[in-house]
Amino acid sequence: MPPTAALAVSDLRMCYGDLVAVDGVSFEVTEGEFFGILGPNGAGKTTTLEMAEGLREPDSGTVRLLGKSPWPRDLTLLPRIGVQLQASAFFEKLTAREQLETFGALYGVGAGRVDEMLDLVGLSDKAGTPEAKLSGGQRQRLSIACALVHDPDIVFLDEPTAALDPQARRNLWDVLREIQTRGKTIIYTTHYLDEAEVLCDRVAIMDHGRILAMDAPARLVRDLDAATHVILERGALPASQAGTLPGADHVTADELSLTISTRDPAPLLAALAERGTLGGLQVRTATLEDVFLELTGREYRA
Ligand SMILES: Nc1ncnc2c1ncn2[C@@H]1O[C@H](COP(=O)(O)OP(=O)(O)OP(=O)(O)O)[C@@H](O)[C@H]1O
Repeated sequence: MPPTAALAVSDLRMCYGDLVAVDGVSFEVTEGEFFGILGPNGAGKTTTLEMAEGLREPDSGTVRLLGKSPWPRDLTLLPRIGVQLQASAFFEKLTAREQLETFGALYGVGAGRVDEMLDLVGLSDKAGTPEAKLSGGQRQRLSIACALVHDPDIVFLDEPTAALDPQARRNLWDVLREIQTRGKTIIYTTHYLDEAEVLCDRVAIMDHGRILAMDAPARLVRDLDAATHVILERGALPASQAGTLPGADHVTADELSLTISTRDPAPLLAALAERGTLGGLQVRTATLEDVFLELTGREYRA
């Protein structure tokens, strides 16, 4: 049986006055998939997500969410979808537990579920802390717990890791992975390409309201067919010798390092190992940022 589409959007368009924010976007997300919508600020990610969730009516195009149209609002869909918005609206003065209990009560969810959610997002020890006293990362995790409290099938997260320090971002990655392990479909936006590369099954790269490429991150990078850079400490090998090694295409040097570009790293690395020059060696392969550069002709700036 073919996999079921949790979400299918077709030729979505949305303008704000003269500005075309979303310009003919189509994609499908399969049940259980972790799907990322990536792109720089203003690419149209949030607007796309809001139309997919049923929070915004498209100018044109269609959305099928769990087989139904989310606009006009379909009350039967609400228990099955969880939405975390960019700016979370919490109830003033309530503790983390009370926030969750309040959201849970809207869906008739019991206290046991609240404890489970606090545990899932690593906030059990902050249950009694007022929301105003949580750190940015903790607040983000609480808003994800609120989006999940009623056990939806699909979760929409709009830039859940924005404005977090690197450690808090990584903690949140573990939460997102755990959510996927529990069988949820995750559809999220981010402007961190490195993050999407490690988290997502598939990504859509957006720029100026359009999807430029869509696939598994590893496949997008592989199809780029870009050179691998092998970086050695300066002095490990004369540059003239490095250029004659098997697989070496091009050599550049600066004060600190010697970089050998190659499309065939295995023989190059074997030759370096034979010479005993592997100490301090780094290998840099292409990333989604290189894919973006190839697609747009400009460096990626979130
Ligand atoms: N309510 C609005 N009124 C007018 N213009 C808007 C509105 N919302 C978004 N825009 C514009 O539409 C374009 C797409 O915005 P959108 O928020 O969808 O992009 P984004 O990729 O999510 O960006 P970000 O990463 O900054 O959230 C931007 O140029 C933005 O300035």
